[in-house]
Amino acid sequence: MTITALREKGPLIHNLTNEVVSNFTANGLYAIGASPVMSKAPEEAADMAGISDGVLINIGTLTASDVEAMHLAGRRANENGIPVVLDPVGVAATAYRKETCRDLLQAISFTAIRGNAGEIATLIDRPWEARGVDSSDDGDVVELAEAAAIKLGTLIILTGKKDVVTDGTRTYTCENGTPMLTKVTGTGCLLSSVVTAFLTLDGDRVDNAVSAVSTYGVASELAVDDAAGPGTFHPRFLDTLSTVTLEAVQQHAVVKEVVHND
Ligand SMILES: Nc1ncnc2c1ncn2[C@@H]1O[C@H](COP(=O)(O)OP(=O)(O)O)[C@@H](O)[C@H]1O
Ligand SMILES: Cc1ncsc1CCOP(=O)(O)O
Ligand SMILES: [Mg+2]
Repeated sequence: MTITALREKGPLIHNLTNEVVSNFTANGLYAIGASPVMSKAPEEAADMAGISDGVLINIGTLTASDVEAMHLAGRRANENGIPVVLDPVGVAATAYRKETCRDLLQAISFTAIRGNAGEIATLIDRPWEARGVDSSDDGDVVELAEAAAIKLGTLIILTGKKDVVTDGTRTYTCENGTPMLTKVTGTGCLLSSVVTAFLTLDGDRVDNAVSAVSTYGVASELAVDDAAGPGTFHPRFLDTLSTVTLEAVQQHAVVKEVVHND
């Protein structure tokens, strides 16, 4: 399904996200046509997930209380059959992040995981160059994403210069976007919430994730054209998320299916 269906549905996304990107994520979800609610209190996590169409779990600035809320919201999402997406921000950086992701992956059936290459590699114990919340783009990202999808049994959206969407069987690459996205904090985190919103739509989840990634990438290309730098790119990107059309996505999307000859 497409940006048009997303705007028609306007799904409510419960975000258990980090303090750096919370406001940007809420505004970005509004811009693209979804509704955000940000909440990390364990006392209401299950109830909030229960009234939502999708749940996003982002480990960017973790506390023990957040982790408790993430388990409660994720379990309720599974019980209610709504999508739940993990963004393993900076998981390579500390043992606490690794243990938290391991526990979340054991307890919750994630619909998808969206992360950069370093984060996806860490989840399957592969070495990859990463620093804090950032990752190198060097290496075979298609092979990495497919290995992660198979090992973790979920949809993987691996992003960077080239984005990869795979369920381990069907794989697509998307080469839209702009390096300016790496100069503004929270663009990966917002994409994870946007992916969650697209996964609430009817239809195939691989196709829906490809729509999310390509719509986001095309919107960023339209925004960067008249941006002087990261400061002006930021509001322009929110604007183009709200104005990008299905026609523009279809015209500019650089999406390819990966065909294996083995
Ligand atoms: N070098 C690049 N060129 C174009 N787009 C990029 C580049 N690096 C990242 N992106 C885009 O930035 C967005 C966030 O991805 P990424 O930077 O991998 O996430 P994170 O911020 O979690 O590390 C995605 O839409 C991705 O396609
Ligand atoms: C800088 C930073 N530190 C902890 S969370 C965070 C935001 C990361 O955002 P993104 O993964 O979208 O770059
Ligand atoms: Mg990130």
